Amino acid sequence: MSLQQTPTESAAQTDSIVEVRNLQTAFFTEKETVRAVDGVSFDISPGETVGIVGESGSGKSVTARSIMRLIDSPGRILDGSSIRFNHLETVREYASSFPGRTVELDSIAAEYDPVTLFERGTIDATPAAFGYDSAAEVPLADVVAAGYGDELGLVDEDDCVFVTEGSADDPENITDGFVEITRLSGEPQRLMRGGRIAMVFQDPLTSLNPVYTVGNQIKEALRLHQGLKGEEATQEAASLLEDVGIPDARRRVNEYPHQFSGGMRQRAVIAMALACDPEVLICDEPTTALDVTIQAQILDLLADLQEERDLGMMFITHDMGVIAEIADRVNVMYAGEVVETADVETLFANPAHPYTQGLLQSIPGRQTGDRLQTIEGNVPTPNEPATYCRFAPRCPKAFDECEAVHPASVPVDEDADGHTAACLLCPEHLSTADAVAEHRRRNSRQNGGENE
Ligand SMILES: Nc1ncnc2c1ncn2[C@@H]1O[C@H](COP(=O)(O)OP(=O)(O)OP(=O)(O)O)[C@@H](O)[C@H]1O
Ligand code: NI
Repeated sequence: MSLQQTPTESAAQTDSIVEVRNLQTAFFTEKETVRAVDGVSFDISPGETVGIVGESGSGKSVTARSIMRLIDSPGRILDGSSIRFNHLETVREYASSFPGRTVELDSIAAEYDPVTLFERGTIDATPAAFGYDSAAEVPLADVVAAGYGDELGLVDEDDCVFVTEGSADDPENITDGFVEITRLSGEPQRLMRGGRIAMVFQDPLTSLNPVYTVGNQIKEALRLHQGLKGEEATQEAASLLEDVGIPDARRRVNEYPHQFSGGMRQRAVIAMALACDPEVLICDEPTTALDVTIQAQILDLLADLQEERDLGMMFITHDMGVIAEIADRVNVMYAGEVVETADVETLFANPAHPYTQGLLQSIPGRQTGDRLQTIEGNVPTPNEPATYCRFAPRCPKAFDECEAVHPASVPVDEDADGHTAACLLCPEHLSTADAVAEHRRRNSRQNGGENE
């Protein structure tokens, strides 16, 4: 059996609402190319908090901004990347509002012959980049989602709604499909950002306009995304401020952002995000600027709101203590890559990647002695596709091959359930030599080697 992960069998078999696959976001500056996010894959499910943790510069915010489509020139999401919004209600609504941008995959399936396309190099990626062992296994949905359907003439550039079960002509009765976020533009994009996926930033002032009252800003969001106006919107704005724990909400709705404390401002921003009634909430270090007591209150608030609304949440932080408190699953990022993923208990009890081990040792109170350990050195800026382990120069466990072989994400041991690490020391049940051989085998396929 191969150790290859197969992340997407088919959208129908998962209950995740967001599926990030092989996301690559690069900035093409005059000086250099920064591969800020370099082949990242993970899922977010409703009611689940996915933590993203890593030191400064590891690519956490760029991952979030890619999902929100907030990457501007000179940055770009590269071909081969896919971010699926796998939410049936949205697919039905989009198929009915944007029939011209909706594709029924069955109707083009006859023209799709993956083996030939991969063999001819028409698709300039390997089956491994899609998470499959052989070309024949790669589904049409994955190929069009990742942007290869355009050159093949299978879909148009602005097609972004893909129906996998049911008829695009009968949106009410669609039973499966997805909206491909990397292909969105115009109105469908506007409805997605803010409407279906909302984001809370570190500094609440980036989201609040100083010249309007807090209430008016929430009402504007309500008008845009829920069509509420007048007295109804005023009532709803006050009730949202109450929901996020702002005392005396009915009076404070008429105040300006500068009349709010830092913690209250962040609560107001969360209320604004909720005004759009999103399915997914992305939080990028929402509590970093706040003092510890307020931070704990905001984390509690987010946890409560998530449960009430069954939100899928992605939570970015560089603080392992915050991760322990809020996350269900954790992705550890380093230099643009996810180097380890596991549920939160497993990650803390049994971290496999030396980088994760280092991050855990730098939590105050977790190590013996009173000197806080930190990992020496800084995160490198990834300029080239990785051909070695980007953590090796700082890794206490590095050996010769770490400088020569790029570690693939593999299960940490034989019966690891959803626990993977990108480290040549894994899978742990293999000898180091066998583990290295497995990583090499995967890389040769990734580089267009054998297709098996
Ligand atoms: N607009 C840009 N132009 C060029 N490089 C950029 C741009 N935005 C981000 N980067 C680079 O992308 C990399 C990842 O940045 P990112 O902001 O995602 O890090 P982060 O993990 O969120 O760090 P922090 O904890 O400091 O917020 C960094 O090397 C950064 O310099
Ligand atoms: Ni950041």
